[in-house]
Amino acid sequence: MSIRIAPSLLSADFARLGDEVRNVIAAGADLIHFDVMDNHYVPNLTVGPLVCQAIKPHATVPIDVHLMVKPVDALVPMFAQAGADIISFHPEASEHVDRTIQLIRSLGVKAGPVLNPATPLAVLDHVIDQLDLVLLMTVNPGFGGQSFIQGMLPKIARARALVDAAMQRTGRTIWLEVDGGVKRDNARAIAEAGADTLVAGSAVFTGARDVAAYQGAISAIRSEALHGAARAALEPA
Ligand SMILES: O=C(CO)[C@@H](O)[C@H](O)COP(=O)(O)O
Ligand SMILES: [Fe+2]
Repeated sequence: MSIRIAPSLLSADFARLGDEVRNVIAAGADLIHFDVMDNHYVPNLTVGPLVCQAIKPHATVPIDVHLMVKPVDALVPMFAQAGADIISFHPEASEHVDRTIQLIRSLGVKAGPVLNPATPLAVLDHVIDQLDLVLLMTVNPGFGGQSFIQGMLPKIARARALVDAAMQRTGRTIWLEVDGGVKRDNARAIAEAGADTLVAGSAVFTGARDVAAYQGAISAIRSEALHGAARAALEPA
C-alpha cells in the first residue's frame, strides 16, 4: 500500500503561503491540505476560495480542501473554480449528504465526508460506494496542534474494513485519510490501523521552516507509516 502525506497549511506561514506550498512540495508532500473554517460550524476562521486560487499556480500536487463550514453547498462551486482537486465536508453541516457528494463530483472534483471523532461510521452506510475518500478526524475540528485521540485507532480499523469492502464491490479507489495530531511517533499505528493518507500540520511546518526541515519531518512520518502499512499487510484480515 502506498502512503500519501498531506501537510496542512494551517500551520504554515500565511504571510509566505506561495513559498510554503512550493517548499513543502519540494520536501515530498503528496497533497496540500487546505483547511477552511467559518467561525460557525467550527470556532476558528481561516481562508476561502480566493486564497485557494492564489496558491493554485504553486501547487503541483492536488489541493485537498477540507471544508469546516455550514452550510456547505454554496461554497462547493467556488472552491471547484478556485482549483480544488478534492473537497471533503462534514455530514452534520449538510442538509442532504448525498446531494452534496453528487454536487462535488459533478464539478470534476473528488468527494468525501469528514467524520468527527464522535460521528459514527454509520453515516457512510448509503453513500460509501460513491466516495473518492473518507476522512476521519482524530481531533475535534477547528484548530491545529491538538493531541491525537488514541481511541480513534479502532475506528480507523473499522473504516478500513468498510472502505476495502466498498472498493471490492465497486472496483473504485477510495482513500482513507486521517487528520489531527498526526506525528512521527503515532504514524506507524495510524497506518497499521489502515489509513493510507495522513494529514499533518504542526508536525511538518516546524524547525527552521525550510525545505530541509520539511523534508525531515515528511520522510520521518512516511517511513513510520510505511512500516505500519507493511505490518498491516502481514496481518490476517
Ligand atoms: O482540520 C484540521 C483541524 O480542524 C487539521 O487539518 C489540522 O490543521 C491538523 O493540524 P495538526 O493536528 O496536524 O497540527
Ligand atoms: Fe483538516
